[in-house]
Amino acid sequence: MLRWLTAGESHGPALVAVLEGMPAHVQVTTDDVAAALARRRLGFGRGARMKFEADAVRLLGGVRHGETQGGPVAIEVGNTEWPKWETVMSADPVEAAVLDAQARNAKLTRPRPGHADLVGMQKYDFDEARPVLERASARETAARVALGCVARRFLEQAYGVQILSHVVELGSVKAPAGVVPAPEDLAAIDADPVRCYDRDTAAAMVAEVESAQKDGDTLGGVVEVVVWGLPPGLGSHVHGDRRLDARLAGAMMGIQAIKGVEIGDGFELARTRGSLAHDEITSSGEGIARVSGRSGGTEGGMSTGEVLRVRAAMKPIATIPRALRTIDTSTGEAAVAHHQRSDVCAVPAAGVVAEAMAALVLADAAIEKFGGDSVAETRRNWRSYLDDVAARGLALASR
Ligand SMILES: Cc1cc2nc3c(=O)[nH]c(=O)nc-3n(C[C@H](O)[C@H](O)[C@H](O)COP(=O)(O)O)c2cc1C
Ligand SMILES: C=C(O[C@@H]1CC(C(=O)O)=C[C@@H](OP(=O)(O)O)[C@H]1O)C(=O)O
Repeated sequence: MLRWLTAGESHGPALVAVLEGMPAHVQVTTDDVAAALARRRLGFGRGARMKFEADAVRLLGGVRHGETQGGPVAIEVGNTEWPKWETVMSADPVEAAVLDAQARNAKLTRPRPGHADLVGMQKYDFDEARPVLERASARETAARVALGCVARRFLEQAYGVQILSHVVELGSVKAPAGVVPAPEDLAAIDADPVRCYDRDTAAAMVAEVESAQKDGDTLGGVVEVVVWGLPPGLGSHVHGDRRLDARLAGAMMGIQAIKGVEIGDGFELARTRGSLAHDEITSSGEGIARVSGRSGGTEGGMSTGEVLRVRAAMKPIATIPRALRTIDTSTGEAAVAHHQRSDVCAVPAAGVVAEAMAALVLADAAIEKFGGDSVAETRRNWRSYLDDVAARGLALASR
């Protein structure tokens, strides 16, 4: 079983992440994690903070000489913004006079519609939104991407599984349907300002972001995670909470601002007759194959061994320059929501976060099925399972 946890505030000294259950001998370095975090910072439409803040990575535990040791992996991602926030975010009590001058005056009492501000104040007994937004902020996704990097390295090295994501919708602009990028396309996708695979659509998406920015507005969109090289049989049909599709959906919905998840052609299938909705099965000398990929690589809550596709819909950023109506909770009077700076659009970054969450869920499901305390042991178990499936005449042509 793989377990993970993150801690830390958006403007605190650092985020900390722990991953427990990773087999020994996964090759991973500080540079690998830093490179994964750099991908999350990409994307046209992100705000000022992305330009001046760097992610300061330290592997604090579980990795020695570039390899996991089998124990919990602990990663620190330092917030280089911290010096500016030392008083406001101090863990220790701060003298009232200092606070008066610096923080009390800046109480956030005009909660933003669409952010966690108001409900968090109600639930956690705060009279302002600062303590709520600090943890609701998607700064936390840096910690998840750091952990996802380890999970991804494990999937690659143990089983040759490869993961990518691309932006398929941004605001009202949609990429052509049915185009599924291959692993070797990832570099080109990362090089694109909106991480869209289709060149013409990408240009329209950039224009959409520029137009929203000009209007003092924000945008959401849809990302698709694509996974190559999975075996049939991760997850299970026997109980709802063991279903791979349910676990992937939960992980995607756990990302800030994600409001919808689709596996394969999900919602479109609901509008299609059964005779056209499913992936017919054929057999040749090479093995078994499905003639289409509408299911998105799961049937009965298990991976089919075909390409896995998961889509996540992100709502528009809630901190809007042309701020929405709210109330001032200190007076009860009508007001406009607070706004200092924010992303116009973070959909490309959400794709990188979605990859990380998919990597964690898939690594967990693979370790559950194949076990093994080292990369070599889990790989042997994977191969012997696939050999057995083949011996029973049920091998996929693609393996
Ligand atoms: C990568 C990423 C960046 C984000 N950047 C911002 C931002 O700059 N401003 C903002 O208001 N919300 C931003 N969000 C969304 C908020 O974190 C999110 O809307 C908030 O936590 C409320 O939670 P909910 O949307 O799940 O209801 C971002 C989300 C992600 C995934
Ligand atoms: C810092 C990151 O994202 C932040 C997520 C976020 C939010 O409300 O979710 C709000 C912004 O932070 P601030 O309010 O300090 O400008 C983003 O910059 C990051 O992704 O590293």
